[in-house]
Amino acid sequence: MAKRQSLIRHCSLFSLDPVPTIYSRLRYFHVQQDIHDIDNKLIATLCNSNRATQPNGGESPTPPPAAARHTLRSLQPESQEMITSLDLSSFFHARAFSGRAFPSPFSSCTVCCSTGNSSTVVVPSAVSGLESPERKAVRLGLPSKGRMADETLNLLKNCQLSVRQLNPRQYIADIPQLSNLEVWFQRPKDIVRKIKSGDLDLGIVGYDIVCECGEGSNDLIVVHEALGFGACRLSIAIPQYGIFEKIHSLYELSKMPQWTKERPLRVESGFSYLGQKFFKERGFEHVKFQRSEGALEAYPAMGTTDAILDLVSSGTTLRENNLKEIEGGVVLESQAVLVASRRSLNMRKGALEITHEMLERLEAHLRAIGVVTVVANMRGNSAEEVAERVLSQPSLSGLQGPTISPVFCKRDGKVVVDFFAIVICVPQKELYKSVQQLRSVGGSGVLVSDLTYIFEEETPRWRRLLSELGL
Ligand SMILES: Nc1ncnc2c1ncn2[C@@H]1O[C@H](COP(=O)(O)OP(=O)(O)OP(=O)(O)O)[C@@H](O)[C@H]1O
Ligand SMILES: O=P(O)(O)OC[C@H]1O[C@H](OP(=O)(O)OP(=O)(O)O)[C@H](O)[C@@H]1O
Repeated sequence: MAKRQSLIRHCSLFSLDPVPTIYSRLRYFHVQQDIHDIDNKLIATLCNSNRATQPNGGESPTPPPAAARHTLRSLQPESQEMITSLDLSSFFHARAFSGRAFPSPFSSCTVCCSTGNSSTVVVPSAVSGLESPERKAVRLGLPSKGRMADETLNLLKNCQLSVRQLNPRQYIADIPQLSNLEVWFQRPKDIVRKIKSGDLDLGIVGYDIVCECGEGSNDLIVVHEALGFGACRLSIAIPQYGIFEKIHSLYELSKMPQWTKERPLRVESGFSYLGQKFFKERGFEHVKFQRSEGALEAYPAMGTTDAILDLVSSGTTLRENNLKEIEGGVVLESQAVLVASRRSLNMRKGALEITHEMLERLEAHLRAIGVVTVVANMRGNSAEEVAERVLSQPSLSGLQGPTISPVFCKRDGKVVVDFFAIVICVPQKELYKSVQQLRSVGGSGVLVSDLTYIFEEETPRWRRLLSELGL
């Protein structure tokens, strides 16, 4: 028991959850970082369960993946059963006292334990040295909390890809529309790290995080670069006062005599990879990065830094803290993107198909935002003659051109065509202008409705993706 407590304490150092008590019936931890500093021997000792068996070993076989997942979902409160992994298809149990050393470091790991007499550590098969069946499900990482979380879920919902989360405290969910897809809620930085390490295949995060945590990795492919939310820029800011009062550009900042080898420009940032690269590429000589994660705007006034490199959207936080951006100081423009692992798209069954469907739906939805359908009637002798009139107006050409159909009515017992119905899509911003132009060429009875999707023949991004994958 003491040892198990100790494991839990150990794991909780890395877990997203608060430290659980030993009395909790079940807690699972998604270990966020490498756990190579956990005492391997301790873990091995804790795997003291006659139920935790190597898959190829003899006695008491580990429950198969499907059963294990089922067990997790339908866990009885009084259950003393050992609970296995969240997704066993790519993991194996390490057997107690198997004599096998746990290789280290390993990039990620899921730990499950219960209050029964057993605890189990599940390690990625790739590092356990045991044979593993391929992970079957494709995994999509979504922000677990923070400013991107709600908008990500809303966007997916608007694409008819609603995420179904059975329990808000669970980090796993699914999208019923996309079979064979698991959704994992993670912090944005971890999403990118896990795509790189192969624990996730796809993710929705800010482009800033892709660039910072991706560190130029060739495995990361931005599949959709403009999901339409989370817009911000990564920008250098300096005080408005003191020695910086007359400094308005990066060039001027670099030429300030104050910065020397002994006393470099100190830049506080959570984006040290991008920041250092940026300053280096611009030949900035004496600069030193100091790493901080939040409330950076306070640091210059505290005197602990000269400049900051942080995300800016409205600019209010900078202004309120007497800081200013400078010309040439924007390191990156960012918004939410769909990112994927090149390896997964090439190798993992279903990953490319799921990506295609997501991309189609995202593009169709995003294309339809701000566009409305306008339907009007117009008197005329033929569809061609009406088309001539409609196309004479610059705002009435629609996506490809107007759809014009005859409106049949009965006069003196005969079916005649005096009117034609015109259907065009116009940007919402240009709606009023379009209605005026329609009227000027004889349009009447104008109906306007919102558009949900615009599907084109083939999405340009899909073609680009295939070519990037060499397909
Ligand atoms: N003004 C802004 N400030 C910070 N992030 C912004 C801003 N506007 C948009 N974003 C986007 O939101 C993301 C940050 O979201 P959030 O603050 O939830 O991240 P986080 O990783 O949870 O932060 P942390 O872990 O540091 O608390 C950024 O990576 C960026 O893409
Ligand atoms: O230009 P603005 O609209 O003012 O936004 C910029 C601020 O927003 C972010 O902070 P956040 O609110 O995420 O808190 P944090 O400092 O803890 O990251 C960012 O780090 C800036 O401080």
